Amino acid sequence: MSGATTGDAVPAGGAPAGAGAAVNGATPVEPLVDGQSAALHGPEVIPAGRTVRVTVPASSGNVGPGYDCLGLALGRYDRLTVTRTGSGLTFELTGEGSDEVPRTAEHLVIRAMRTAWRAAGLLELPGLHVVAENRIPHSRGMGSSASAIVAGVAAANALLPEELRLDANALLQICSQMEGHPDNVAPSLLGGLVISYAAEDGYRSVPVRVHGEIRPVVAVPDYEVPTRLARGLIPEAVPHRDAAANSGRAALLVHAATADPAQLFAGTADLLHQQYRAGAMAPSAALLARLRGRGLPAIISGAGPTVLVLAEDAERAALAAEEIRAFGEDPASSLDGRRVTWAVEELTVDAEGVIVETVESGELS
Ligand SMILES: Nc1ncnc2c1ncn2[C@@H]1O[C@H](COP(=O)(O)OP(=O)(O)OP(=O)(O)O)[C@@H](O)[C@H]1O
Ligand SMILES: N[C@@H](CCO)C(=O)O
Repeated sequence: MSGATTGDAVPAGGAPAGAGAAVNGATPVEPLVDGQSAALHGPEVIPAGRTVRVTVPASSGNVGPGYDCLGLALGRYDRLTVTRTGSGLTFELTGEGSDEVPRTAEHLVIRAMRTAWRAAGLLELPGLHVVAENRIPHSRGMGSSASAIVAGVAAANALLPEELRLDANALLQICSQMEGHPDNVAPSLLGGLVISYAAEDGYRSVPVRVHGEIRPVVAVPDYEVPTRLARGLIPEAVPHRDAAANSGRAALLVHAATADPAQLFAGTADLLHQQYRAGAMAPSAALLARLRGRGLPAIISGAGPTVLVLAEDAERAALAAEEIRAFGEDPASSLDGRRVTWAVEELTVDAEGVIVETVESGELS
């Protein structure tokens, strides 16, 4: 992550950031800085031909008991290359979701770029050519929207002249407000396992180092659950005893993930979200129950429906993959009368977060 001066956050569409402004129906905390502080600039501050490339990791929000506050960066990446052109918006989109997303200023990456530029005082969108190579599946619980927001905000910032760039804290606030919660954007920005919380004046995120033996295994089903829908299933209030028990598990999880993987099974138990969303992702809930029944530290990744096993080591990762493949043959692996298939993959934990490079002309490939 790079940056210099602080700016303010304004969401896509131009309204002040705040309650209800997030992409997936979440209610973000109020903006960190007011909307009047940045001096205004024209699009000419970004020279035509300037190109930046951004590589951004996927993320798993919640990580079990850390609803809206814990997130893990995963070694699967979207790559975005943006060139400032004379005028207009052009797109070359490949990979996940490329046929479904709009090729207009409504594209989430452009909305994120616009939001960052507004915060830096640049109100008019310059001409842009956008090349997006997407490997993070959409609406599966692997943080695709957060990665798109981080990619757009990071690209926009890197295109700015150095003296106008936003600092790391401003980037975190803008991305969290757009997404509505910080648990996905923070690991995509910072890498690793990230603990986030809402302070009175904005979000704070603290990355911690994940134990080297831990092997994340994802089971990505061939059906989607939009995060907005899944968030609508969370009750306004939960029993105090559930909140207390969940606090213990969340605290244990941080210890387990950083120092003592043997505690991962106990540390990944959740009482705040998975049970309420199970009806919207029955095959994933059944797989989760099967894996946990075998003593494997399985969770619903983000808002689902991907299932993630935080395997304690390589041997347990192989066992998890075997169990997931076997479940694919089980009658419980079905939805609306059809068999659900699962893409099983062992991933690394990404430790870097978003990487931004300036591309010299002639280097474009
Ligand atoms: N790379 C991208 N480019 C453009 N739009 C994207 C991109 N990635 C995601 N989106 C938008 O975000 C939507 C998916 O967001 P959603 O919050 O439902 O799921 P998710 O972020 O994949 O999962 P989760 O939040 O549970 O981890 C897509 O339908 C699309 O509109
Ligand atoms: N904390 C988020 C993660 C998915 O965006 C949720 O569970 O809704």
